[in-house]
Amino acid sequence: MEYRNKLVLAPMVRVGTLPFRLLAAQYGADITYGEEIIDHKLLKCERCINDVIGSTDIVEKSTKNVVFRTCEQERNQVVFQMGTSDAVRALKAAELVCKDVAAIDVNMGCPKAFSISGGMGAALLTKPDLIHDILTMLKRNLCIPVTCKIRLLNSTQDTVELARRIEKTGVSAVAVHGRKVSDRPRDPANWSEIAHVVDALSIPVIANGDVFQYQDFHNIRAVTGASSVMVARGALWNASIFSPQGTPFEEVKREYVRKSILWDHDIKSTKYTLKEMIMHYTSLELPEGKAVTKSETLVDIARIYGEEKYYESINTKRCGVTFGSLNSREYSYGEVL
Ligand SMILES: Cc1cc2nc3c(=O)[nH]c(=O)nc-3n(C[C@H](O)[C@H](O)[C@H](O)COP(=O)(O)O)c2cc1C
Repeated sequence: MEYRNKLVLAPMVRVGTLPFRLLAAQYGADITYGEEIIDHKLLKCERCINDVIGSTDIVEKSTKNVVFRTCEQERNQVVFQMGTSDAVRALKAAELVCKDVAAIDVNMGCPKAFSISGGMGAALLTKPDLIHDILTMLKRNLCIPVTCKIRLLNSTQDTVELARRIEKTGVSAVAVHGRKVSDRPRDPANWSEIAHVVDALSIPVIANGDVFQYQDFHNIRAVTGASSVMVARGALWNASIFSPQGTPFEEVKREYVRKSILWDHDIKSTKYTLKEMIMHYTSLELPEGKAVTKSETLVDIARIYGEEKYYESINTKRCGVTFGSLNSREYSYGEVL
């Protein structure tokens, strides 16, 4: 996979699932990261071909929950992001998905207590030897690109030194979120600090932080010198940020609903993503927000957005059942590979 001159959808927990990644790609994202999935979780999963939907699913054996869903259409642009704190475990987990994705990324930026206490995410930033072990293990044993996503350290020198060490492992690119671990999302991203990393490395650096409209792709490139740019919240609020002309938010939201129906997306994640979109533009206290909050199934979501006929047509084709009678959790999986 080529990492230069790319517009990149950032990894986002609960948001960066198949319908949202395809949505971003439709509007012009070149590379789409999945939400972070922890290696421990992957090790309890098996890979299944879902003939009903046409997807490849990574399914938790005990619960039958779909932990990661992908499809052929995104095969060359989807990046699987993993949370890990151990090289051997990371490799075992990556081996389960590497046939179905374009690259593997290791999350080294998550500041949440859950990640840090498990030695993952931003906890790795202070352990360069462990970073080296994890990345070289993945790099040597996988035949797809390996990357990582970091935050800024407390001094420019520390950030640059770490980035240089990461480059030596042979990774294909590094994404740099222009905030420190102690910064909050409302604190401004520091683009000029990212520029120091870009200057110090030969591999592509993907600049991340505070891209909220199409023009910002140009602005962040100009300040950082990075040719590739990653965007999280700007895409969550309107995934058409990747196209110069943009698309009205209402239309983007409807397209997301249709893709969620098409890919039989998990209702919890569908609701979460829709609520985040709605909250940014209006309020969850208005009728649409209240209806989404109350919804329990994709049928409810289809009704809110006037997509009953679409829902019916998709599911009639698949299962020969009529509107309202399909329980998506009753799908049985095809061949387990
Ligand atoms: C809802 C949400 C979920 C996120 N989940 C992840 C994640 O799974 N892995 C990760 O590395 N970063 C995650 N992040 C951080 C983003 O990838 C990104 O680095 C950060 O939001 C800064 O980019 P932005 O200013 O474009 O939002 C998440 C951010 C948001 C808003």
